[in-house]
Amino acid sequence: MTGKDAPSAPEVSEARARASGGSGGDGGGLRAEASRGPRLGRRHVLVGLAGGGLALGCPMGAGAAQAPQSNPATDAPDGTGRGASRQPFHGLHQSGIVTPRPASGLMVAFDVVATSPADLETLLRRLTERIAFLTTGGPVETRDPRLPPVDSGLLGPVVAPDDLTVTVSLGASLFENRPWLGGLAPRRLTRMEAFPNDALEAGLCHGDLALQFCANLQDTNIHALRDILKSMPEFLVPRWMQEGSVPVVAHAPGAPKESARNFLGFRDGSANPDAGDEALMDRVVWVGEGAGEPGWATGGSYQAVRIIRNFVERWDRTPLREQQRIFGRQKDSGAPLDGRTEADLPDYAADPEGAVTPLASHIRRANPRTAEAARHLILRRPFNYSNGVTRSGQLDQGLLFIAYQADLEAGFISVQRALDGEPLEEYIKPVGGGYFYVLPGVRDSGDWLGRSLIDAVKQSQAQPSPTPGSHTQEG
Ligand SMILES: C=CC1=C(C)c2cc3[nH]c(cc4nc(cc5[nH]c(cc1n2)c(C)c5CCC(=O)O)C(CCC(=O)O)=C4C)c(C)c3C=C
Ligand SMILES: [Fe+2]
Repeated sequence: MTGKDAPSAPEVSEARARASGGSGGDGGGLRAEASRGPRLGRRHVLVGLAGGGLALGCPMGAGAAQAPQSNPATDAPDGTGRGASRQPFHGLHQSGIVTPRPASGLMVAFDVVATSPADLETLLRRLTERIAFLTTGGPVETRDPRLPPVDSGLLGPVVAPDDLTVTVSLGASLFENRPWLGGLAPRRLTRMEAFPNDALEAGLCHGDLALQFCANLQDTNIHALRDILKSMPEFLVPRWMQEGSVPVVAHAPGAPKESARNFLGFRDGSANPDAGDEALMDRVVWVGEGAGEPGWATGGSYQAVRIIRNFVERWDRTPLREQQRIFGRQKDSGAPLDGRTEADLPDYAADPEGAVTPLASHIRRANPRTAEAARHLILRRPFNYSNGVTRSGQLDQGLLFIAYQADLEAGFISVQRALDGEPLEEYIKPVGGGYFYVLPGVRDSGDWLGRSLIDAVKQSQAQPSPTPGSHTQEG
């Protein structure tokens, strides 16, 4: 992982200077290319939205209950994604959340240099253009070799979409430091506070804006990041980033899909709510009208990001029985301790004292499967990371944990509180991350990311200024 402290004033002005036409800066050719762009067809490759539609988190019945056989958000990628396959860019919601999770992930948080609504609008419109092009693909413009090339060239002369998604979200600090955005912040968006087991590093936390890149190949994500940075250096200063990956697992036809393994060797994602179940996602993930949020935020989602280091050397010396009791699942199959297959649901009602599945196990604390627990469901979309070696000679590996929910407090924050003090803490250390609000989707080619927010800013500026103490909450 890489990060740094918040930008100093000279850094920010350097970012501005880069903007005003420094040698590498332009990207204008690429932007023009995107709008007139030779586009591949709008065929959208959507895989595996099958699923049992079983509501998770409800009180458990008798033993034979099963989770859905397939879950796009957490099934292991099967490696069939090709460079030419793409994910849709337009829709009510942004891609990259219920989208099938590909093998490579990259989370980058930025400080935003935007001092006026017009700056923010320009940034968001440019982001929209670039993401629309990058997720669609096409040839890059060539130009006079005395000039820097339009594109970094990492993907060659034709940019392949490679299932790329770029998901844009905003942090609380963006709203706090700009009076013209005051009153428009999503109601539950806060700065991430440390939990008891955390050892947060300042340079790996928070941010005004975050981008989650997902693609089949790592290079596709890096290419997209470099394109975006080159296209708007005056607005975006990277603050921290973390890459991650998911192991590709060949999928046998007809067999249930398997969840990918994390770096502790356990299948991760088995009990995730089914991302292919739209009604469930509307309840668990997406902010709907009437949720008490500003109107502009409808169609968005809260994103909780955590960089969680795993003490893998210690874990590898821990007996298998202990590992399984810590998670509450079997290591080989991913089945619950009272089950046979990964899709089986644990029957806690039949095990009130935790004789089979310890009450303190990770899965039982995270979701005790009571009626109340159904309120706290979250959609997890994690990636494994490996950052080399620490200064003290240990492997720096862990989980880039990313979760989506319609209500941050009822979702991630409540679940994390329930996990505080769990036995797994002996083996993990959260070191970074942040809370962000995912913007609503871009509906069509006339729309752009954050349009509803900027419209709300314009409306609030058109109103007579509020009397001291009063406070606008619309958007
Ligand atoms: C606050 C939310 C969670 C954090 C942080 C978290 C960290 C974390 N998890 C694993 C590994 C596994 N987690 C599993 C299940 C699971 N985890 C959470 C939440 C957080 N995990 C939930 C809600 C659940 C589902 C519980 C259920 O409904 O039964 C599992 C089991 C398989 C699965 O369902 O995914 C594993 C394994 C690690 C390694 C980790 C931090 C490093
Ligand atoms: Fe977990």
